[in-house]
Amino acid sequence: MADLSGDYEIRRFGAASEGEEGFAEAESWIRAVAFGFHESTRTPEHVARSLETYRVDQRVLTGAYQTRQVAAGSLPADVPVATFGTLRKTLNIGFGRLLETQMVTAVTVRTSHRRRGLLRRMMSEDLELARKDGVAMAALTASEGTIYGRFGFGVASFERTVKVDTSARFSVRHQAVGSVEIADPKVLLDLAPKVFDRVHRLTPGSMGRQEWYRQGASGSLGRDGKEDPAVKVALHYGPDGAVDGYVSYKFLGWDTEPYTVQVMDLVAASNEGYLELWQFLAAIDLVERVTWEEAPLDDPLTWALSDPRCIDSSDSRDMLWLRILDVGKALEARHYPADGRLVLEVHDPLGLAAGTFALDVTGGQAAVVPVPESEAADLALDVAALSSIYLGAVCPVTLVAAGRIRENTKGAAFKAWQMFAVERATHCLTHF
Ligand SMILES: CC(=O)SCCNC(=O)CCNC(=O)[C@H](O)C(C)(C)COP(=O)(O)OP(=O)(O)OC[C@H]1O[C@@H](n2cnc3c(N)ncnc32)[C@H](O)[C@@H]1OP(=O)(O)O
Repeated sequence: MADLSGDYEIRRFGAASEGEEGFAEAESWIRAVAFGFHESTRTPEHVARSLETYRVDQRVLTGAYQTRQVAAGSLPADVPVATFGTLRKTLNIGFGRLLETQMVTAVTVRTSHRRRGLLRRMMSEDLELARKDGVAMAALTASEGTIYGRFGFGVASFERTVKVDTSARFSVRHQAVGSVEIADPKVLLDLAPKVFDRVHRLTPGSMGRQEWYRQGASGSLGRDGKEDPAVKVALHYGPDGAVDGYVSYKFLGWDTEPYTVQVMDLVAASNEGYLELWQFLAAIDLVERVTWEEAPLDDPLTWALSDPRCIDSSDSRDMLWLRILDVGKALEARHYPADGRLVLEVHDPLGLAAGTFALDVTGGQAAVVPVPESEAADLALDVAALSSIYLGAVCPVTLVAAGRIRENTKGAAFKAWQMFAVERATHCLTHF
C-alpha cells in the first residue's frame, strides 16, 4: 500500500453545542457519520440534539481531513473523509465488577478514500492512547464481521431477534409478585438510567449506556431527531412498590398483520419483573405478536413459557466485541469462580497486549505476572480469542476445536472454561 499518511491530518475534538466555538467542526463530523451510514442529511435541529447527547457522554470525535487541495466542486476540506468516535463507560465483567472501557463507534470512511489505511491509522492510534490512559479494555459493535478481528477484537456476546406469539397460546408459568402500570413515557427521562444502572450491575457483558437511551426510550428523541409520539411505556413495580423494570414499545399499526407490538427497550432488574413485563406485553388486547430485536440467546422466557415454541427466532447474531488492551490489568480486574494457574501466550496483531503471562488465582483473586517466553505456556491464543473467553461467551474447548487456541497442556482449555465462567449468561442491552 502506498504511503498516503501525508495526505490526511487526524484531529480530535469534543462535541460543542450550538453557539460555542467548535460547533461547525462537530456539525461537519456528525454529517459525515450520517453520510457514512447512508442516512438522509440531518436537519440542523437533529444535528444540534445529537451533539447535545454527545456532550453529556463526553465523546471524543476523531476526523481525518484532506491536507492537499480538494477536487473542484467536491466536499470542502473541513468535512472529514473519515470519522471515529469514542466514549468511556463501564463494562460488567462478572460478579458485579465494573471495568472502565473505551467504546468505539461511528467508524466511517468516505468511499473515495477507503482502503488507504485510514481506519487502521485511527484505530491503532486510538487504542494506543486509551492504553496509555490506563484503560484495559475496548469495545464495539460491528457492522460487518470481517472488519475488527484484525485489530484484536473478539465476539463477547450475542443477541437475537424474537417474534413472540402472544395469542391465547402464550402462557408463562409464573405467579405475579409485583404489578405493571402504564406511565407517561417522559417518566423514563428520570427512571430509565436508574433502572438500567441496577441491571448493569447484575449482568455480565452489560455496557454502560449513552445519554441517547433515556431520550429514545421516553420518545423524546427518535432516530429521525424528532419526538416519537408512537412510543408507549409501562413500568414494573416490585413487591415493595418501587419501580424495578420498564418496557418501552410501539404498536406497528393496523396494516401490519398479525397486529404487532415492537419492543424498543426492555429493562428489568429482577427475574420476576422480566417475566411480568412479558405477561403484560402478551396481555395487550388486539395484539397477537410482540417483537424484540435485542433479546438474549439464553432467555429465561423460553424456559418459563408453557409452550416455548411461542418464540420464533431465526436471527441470532454477535453483539458486543471486546478487545483487551492490557492483559495484566484486565485479568486482575476479574473475580474467578475457580482457583488455578494458567500460563497464557498472548499474540497481538497491534502489539499492545502481547506477551506470556502467568495467571494465578487464589480465593477467586488473580495475580498476573509476565513470564519469559521460554516458559512453556498452557494455552497459546491471540488477544481476540482471549477477549472472547474473558466473559464466557464461548468455551475455550470450542476455540481449540476451531484452531483459535493451541492447547499445550491437556485439560487447560477446560480449566480456563471453569475459571473464566461468569455467574449468569452475558447479555448486552447497549448498542453504540
Ligand atoms: C464500530 C463501528 O462503527 S462499525 C461501522 C463500520 N463502518 C461501516 O460499516 C461503514 C461503511 N464502511 C466504511 O466506512 C469503511 O469501509 C470501513 C470503515 C469499514 C473501512 O475503512 P478503510 O479506511 O477502508 O479501512 P483500512 O483501509 O484502514 O483497512 C484496514 C484493513 O481492514 C480491511 N477492511 C476494511 N474494511 C473491510 C471490510 N468491510 N471487510 C473486510 N475487510 C475490511 C482492509 O482490507 C485492511 O486490511 P489489511 O490491513 O489487512 O490490508
